[in-house]
Amino acid sequence: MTRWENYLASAAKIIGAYQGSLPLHHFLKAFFKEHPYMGSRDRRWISQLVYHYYRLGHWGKELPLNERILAGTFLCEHTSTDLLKALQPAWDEQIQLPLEEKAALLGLPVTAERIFPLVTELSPAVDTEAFGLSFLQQPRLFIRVRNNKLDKVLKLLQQAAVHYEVFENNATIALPNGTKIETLLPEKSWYEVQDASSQQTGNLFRPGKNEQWWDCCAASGGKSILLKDQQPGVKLLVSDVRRSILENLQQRFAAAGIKQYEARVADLTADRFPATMGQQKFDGIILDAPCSGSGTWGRTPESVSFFNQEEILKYQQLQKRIAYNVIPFLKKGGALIYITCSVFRQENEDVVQYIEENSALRKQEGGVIAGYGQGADTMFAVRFS
Ligand SMILES: C[S@@+](CC[C@H](N)C(=O)[O-])C[C@H]1O[C@@H](n2cnc3c(N)ncnc32)[C@H](O)[C@@H]1O
Repeated sequence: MTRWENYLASAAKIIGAYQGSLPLHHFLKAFFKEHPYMGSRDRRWISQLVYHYYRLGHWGKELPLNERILAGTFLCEHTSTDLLKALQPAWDEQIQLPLEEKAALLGLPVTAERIFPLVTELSPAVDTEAFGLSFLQQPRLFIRVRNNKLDKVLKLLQQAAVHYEVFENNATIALPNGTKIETLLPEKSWYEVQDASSQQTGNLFRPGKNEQWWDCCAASGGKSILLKDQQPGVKLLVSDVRRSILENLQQRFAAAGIKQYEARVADLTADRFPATMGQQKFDGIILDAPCSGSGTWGRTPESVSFFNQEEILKYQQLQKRIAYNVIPFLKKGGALIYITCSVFRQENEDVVQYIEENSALRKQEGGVIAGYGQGADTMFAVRFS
């Protein structure tokens, strides 16, 4: 067997064994640990083959596995690769063709629906075709520059000859995926790693000085840091059902130089939860809800193959329950920011409708934040008052 045939065989073995129960990158790590003779170059080629395969979603299920794996590389790559040159030279010669012509060569149309069959579940504002086809491209890495350190950050990126794009807001920077950002930018307080669409949700926060805010599903605090950067004087309560993630938050806050806040473990669906809150009321509540994460699947493309559609409704029920339980803690005239990283209508517009039907809150602004055009996640964020 040639080196390239070995790579293809290893990719096929991984795909055959992977059942989706843990993230693909963990599975690959474990696989390579069991095969220590594979060097870093081998690991890179094999991982790339596997990822390209999962980027196809449900496309090409009728093809033999090896052909589908190679088709993944053909459709996702735009410049010649040594592997394709060795195993499918006719395709490699056509690697720069537009997608429709590549599809014609493969004899199978490449459409959003073939990649992502759940198109009928999408929020109406999501451009089905653009979203579905975006899976063929690896998303970019984004950072948010803090503390007016843009010049310093750009200088270091230029020194390292990293290709970057600065967005109009002079805070969001797009970088190639895989950029070793922690090594390039050793001063942690200068930036946060945060997807461009996630950064954009902050446009809805607009906290007033000394207001009381609650980030009720805070996880490791991405939205909270965004909020504090807008208004350092905000009195902040962060909570999450997972104690371990709040420990991460505490470390992240310390690195970001944020000291003034209160952290609490809270299950917002528990019957006893309201009593634990006492008389507290907030000017703003950020509800960044647990969700399918479907707007981020470009980063975990294996999810398209393994997601069970019935999960959408389960997430919706959880989102409704959490919203119902936290809304009473909003002051009159306060703002509720409902956020998901989902593209599904049931988790987005349907929950907005539920909130309006079950409270005095009304949607003021917001909706889908489409990231697929710029190599970012797609999110949904609405401000209610
Ligand atoms: C989408 S994540 C939040 C991301 C975070 N806001 C950020 O910007 O990094 C949703 C969070 O909701 C939490 N969660 C899930 N069920 C919950 C519940 N019943 N009560 C409280 N938090 C819950 C999860 O642990 C998870 O950390």
